[in-house]
Amino acid sequence: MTALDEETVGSLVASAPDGADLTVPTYDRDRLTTGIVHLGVGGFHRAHQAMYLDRLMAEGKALDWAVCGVGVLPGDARMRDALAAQDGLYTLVLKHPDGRLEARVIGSIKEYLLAPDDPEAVLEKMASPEVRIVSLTVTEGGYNIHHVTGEFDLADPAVAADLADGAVPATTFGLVTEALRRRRERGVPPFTVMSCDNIQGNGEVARRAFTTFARAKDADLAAWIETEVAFPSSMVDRITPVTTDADRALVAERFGVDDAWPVVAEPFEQWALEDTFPTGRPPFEDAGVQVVPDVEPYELMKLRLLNASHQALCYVGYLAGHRYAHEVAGQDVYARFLRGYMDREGTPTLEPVPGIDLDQYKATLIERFANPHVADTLARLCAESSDRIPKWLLPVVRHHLATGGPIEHAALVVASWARYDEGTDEAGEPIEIVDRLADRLHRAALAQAEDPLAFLRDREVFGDLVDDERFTAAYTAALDALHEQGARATVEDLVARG
Ligand SMILES: NC(=O)c1ccc[n+]([C@@H]2O[C@H](COP(=O)([O-])OP(=O)(O)OC[C@H]3O[C@@H](n4cnc5c(N)ncnc54)[C@H](O)[C@@H]3O)[C@@H](O)[C@H]2O)c1
Ligand SMILES: O=P(O)(O)OC[C@@H](O)[C@@H](O)[C@H](O)[C@H](O)CO
Repeated sequence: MTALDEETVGSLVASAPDGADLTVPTYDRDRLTTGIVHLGVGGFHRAHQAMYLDRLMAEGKALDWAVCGVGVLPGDARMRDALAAQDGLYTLVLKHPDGRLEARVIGSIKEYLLAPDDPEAVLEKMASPEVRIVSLTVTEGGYNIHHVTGEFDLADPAVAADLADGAVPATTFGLVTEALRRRRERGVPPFTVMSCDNIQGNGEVARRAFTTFARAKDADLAAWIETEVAFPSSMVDRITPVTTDADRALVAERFGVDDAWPVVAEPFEQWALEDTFPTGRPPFEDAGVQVVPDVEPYELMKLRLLNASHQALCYVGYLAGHRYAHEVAGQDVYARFLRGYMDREGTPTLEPVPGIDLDQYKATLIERFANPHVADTLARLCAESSDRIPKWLLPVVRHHLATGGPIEHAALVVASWARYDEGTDEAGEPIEIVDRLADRLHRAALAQAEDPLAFLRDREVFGDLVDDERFTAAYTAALDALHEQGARATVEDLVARG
């Protein structure tokens, strides 16, 4: 087994076990210059954007668009250490449905900085003229948008600390805004802010977040950001589970690479990107990115079909004793439930999506979820639900409540979340609720023994949904059924009703 770094990478293919499908960067990484600062280098960025850049670099393109990764949170020290020891290199392993493994060492991340270690270094990197894009995968919650008001939450303690006079920036907003201030002061054109998070209108959401923060800090600067900074929207897609020790062992055994933090993903990839980059961008279209004038139809399709379906399968599956997405999606009854949600409730809220056959897209989704080798955990899909359900599923519900359309599948999804947050599965096993609102959601879920609508009464999460009698009737019926007969039978009944 060979350690992974700049010295060894050239010899990895020769020393890999026979038959290993492994490729490594053959471009000269010393020639790369940093053009992108990426905040939130986790699994997804490394399986997606960094992979597209690596693909371009392998063709001799985008050599001035290498990535400087930035960790904003102290917990990113693990990524700092893993990447530092490997000169930014890591292995991306694609797991095909037939069990085939395809590995590529990715070389596009040239540098990594941890903001809590050295905020000044991060600010100067973002302020440097060679950087023309600051991209983000900081999760849905990372934009600090209040669920109900839809406004940037200036009262958030970390944000309030960054707004104080003389504060050393610590949040995404403080760092990006201060870097933009320095560029403006130095006469350097601003970078483009490219959100790659699963949020509808992610460019607009980012614009709102950064300009609201800037307005509270410095009104002139905010006006400059509003007119000068571009915030393209994007739809990004590749199921990327959390890396496990088994994945590390697999990379060692099957490819002979000792990688501290490889990333595994499904083979499917998609990226639709709005073409608004006043200070330039890599030729992403040459790597298979759909560079389009309007991303919204693609975003809605993905969030309301793929991501909302993830929520549709994760709670019922977990309650029924499953722990992986494929165990659920691979069963006919759950696959029919997902397809029922997609066909009756998700799809009617969508506009036509250029170049996409939705029937084919939905069939492919079920196949992707059912890929057993990807081993995506239900725990990953159940996490931070209070950031996901309101953004992905509730817009579908509200559409149908306003137009008299069907809501039964979505009501069952919300009820299954409420049942999940009671904190035990149907076999009595404890559930660890991972959510920034975990305590309050758990308390509300327990209170539904006396008040079936207790969970839905949280207006910060659900807005006025609790006031809609059609929704509450479907929701309480689903919740009763989940309590009385369990998740699988409840899903079976809904599927049987057609
Ligand atoms: N994993 C996937 O399948 C997938 C697919 C498409 C899109 N995405 C998008 O990428 C995001 C990240 O997914 P991932 O799989 O890389 O997760 P991850 O947990 O591997 O990485 C998340 C990164 O975001 C950072 N982060 C979290 N909250 C933050 C905050 N408040 N401020 C600054 N940084 C913060 C973390 O420190 C970490 O670096 C998702 O939330 C989603 O929007 C993920
Ligand atoms: O990562 P999140 O929080 O946006 O959502 C969980 C999953 O639905 C998501 O990661 C999907 O796997 C992904 O969006 C597929 O492209």
